Amino acid sequence: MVRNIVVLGGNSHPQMTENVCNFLGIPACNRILSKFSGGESRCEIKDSVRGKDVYIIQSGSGHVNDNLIDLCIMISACKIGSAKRVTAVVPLFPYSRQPDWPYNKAGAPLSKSSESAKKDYTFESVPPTPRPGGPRSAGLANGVNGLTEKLTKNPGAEANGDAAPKRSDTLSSVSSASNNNNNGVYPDLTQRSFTTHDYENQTNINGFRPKPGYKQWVAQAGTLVADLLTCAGADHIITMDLHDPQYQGFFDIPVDNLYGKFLLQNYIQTHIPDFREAVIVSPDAGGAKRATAIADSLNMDFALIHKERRPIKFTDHRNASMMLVGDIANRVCILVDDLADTANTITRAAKLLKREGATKVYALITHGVFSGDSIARVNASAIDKIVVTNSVPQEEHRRLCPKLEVLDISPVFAEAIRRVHHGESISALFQYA
Ligand SMILES: O=P(O)(O)OC[C@H]1O[C@@H](O)[C@H](O)[C@@H]1O
Repeated sequence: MVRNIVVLGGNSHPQMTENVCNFLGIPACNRILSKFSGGESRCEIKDSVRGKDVYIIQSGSGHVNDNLIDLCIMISACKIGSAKRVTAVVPLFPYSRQPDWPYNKAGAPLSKSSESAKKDYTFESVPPTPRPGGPRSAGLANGVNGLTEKLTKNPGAEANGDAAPKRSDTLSSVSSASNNNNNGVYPDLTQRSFTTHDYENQTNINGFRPKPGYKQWVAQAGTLVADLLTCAGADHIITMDLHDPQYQGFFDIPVDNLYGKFLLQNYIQTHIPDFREAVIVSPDAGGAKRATAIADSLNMDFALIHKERRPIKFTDHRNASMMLVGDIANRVCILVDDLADTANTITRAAKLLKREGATKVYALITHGVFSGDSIARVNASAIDKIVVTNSVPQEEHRRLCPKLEVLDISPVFAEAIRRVHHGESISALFQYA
C-alpha cells in the first residue's frame, strides 16, 4: 500500500482507475463528477486531498472535450483543496495530433518523373474515408465495398457471421450519409467530422480548394490544451506514446511520455511464431522511428509505406498513392502505429501488403480510438489480427471486432505513479521490459 497518495478518476476510463488503484492497494478518491442540467460539469472532491500527492486519471477518449474540461476542473478542485502536487495521468493525450500548424502536404517527390513512376506504384488510393455524416465511399475493394448496404439491410447478419458487426452509431451514420446530397464528390465539412486525412487529401472546404503549398489558418489547439492544463494547476503529466514526442516541449511542467513499445514488443515475442522471419512495417513515414525502434530491438527486418501526395496537376487534388519500400513477399507483416482513429491508414496499408504477397498481416497499435465506422472497416479489411492497448476503453470495440486483442497498460501507469510518488526513475521502468 502506497501512503499519502490520492488517485482520482475522471469519467473517461473507470476500468483504468480501478486497475491502477488495485495495483497500488488504495481505494479511488471519493468524488462527485456529474453534469448540471445545462451541460456544465460539476465536481466535488469528497475525500481530503490536503497535503496529498494527487494523480488524476482521465484519457482523451469518448466525449473528448467534456473529459478535457472535467480534467481541468478536477485539477483545479484539488489545487484549491490544498493538494501538495497534482499529476494528470492521461493515457491517450487529447489534441496531441494538433501541436503545430496544419500542413498542406505535398509529400516527398518521387525520384522518377511522375509518369514513369506511376507504373511502379504498388497501390492507388482513391476512395475517401467514409465517416459519420460524410458521403458514401466509392468503395474499397478490400471488402468495405457495400458494407453500409449490408449493415442497413441485414441487421441480423452479425449473428450469421456474414457481415461486419453493426453498431448503432454506424447505422445512424449510414442513414445520414445517404441523405447527404452533395453529389458524393466532396464531403461537406459543415455537416460531418473532420479527419487528418482531409489535410492529406486537400479537401474542398466550402467551395474553396487550397492551392498546393498554401496553408489555411487553423487554431493551434495543442498549445492551448497544454496551457489549459498548466493553468488549471497541473504540476506534472504522465501520458503514453504522444503522436509527436516534441509535444512535451509545449509544457513548462514535467511530462513523462511512457512507451507502449515494450508491451507491443512483448506481444510479438510471445504471440507471433518465428517472429524474426516477419517484417515490421510502418504505415507512413511519420511512424518510421517508432517502427524501426521495435525492429532494431528485436533484430527484425523493416519496411515502410510512403504516401505520395504531390499532385501532378492542380486539378489532381486526390492523387495520394501508397508505395511500399522493402521486401515483404511471402512474409508475415507487422504494422506498427501509434493510433488508429478512422483506421483508414492501417486498413489501406494492410491491403497493400497483402497485394504485395504478405502471408499474414498483424497491426499493433498503442491507441485504438476507432471512431465512426472504423471497427466495421477493420473487420472487412485484410488485417488478420489487430492488437491495441487499453489506453482508451476497449470493451465495446472488443465485442464488435473478433480480430481485436487488447493489452492492459494499467500496471505500467500504476508503476509509473508509484515511481513518481517515491521520486524513483521512470526510465528504469523500461530497462528490463
Ligand atoms: O488513419 P487513421 O486511423 O484515421 O489515423 C491514424 C493515423 O494518423 C496519424 O496521425 C497516426 O499516426 C496514424 O498513422
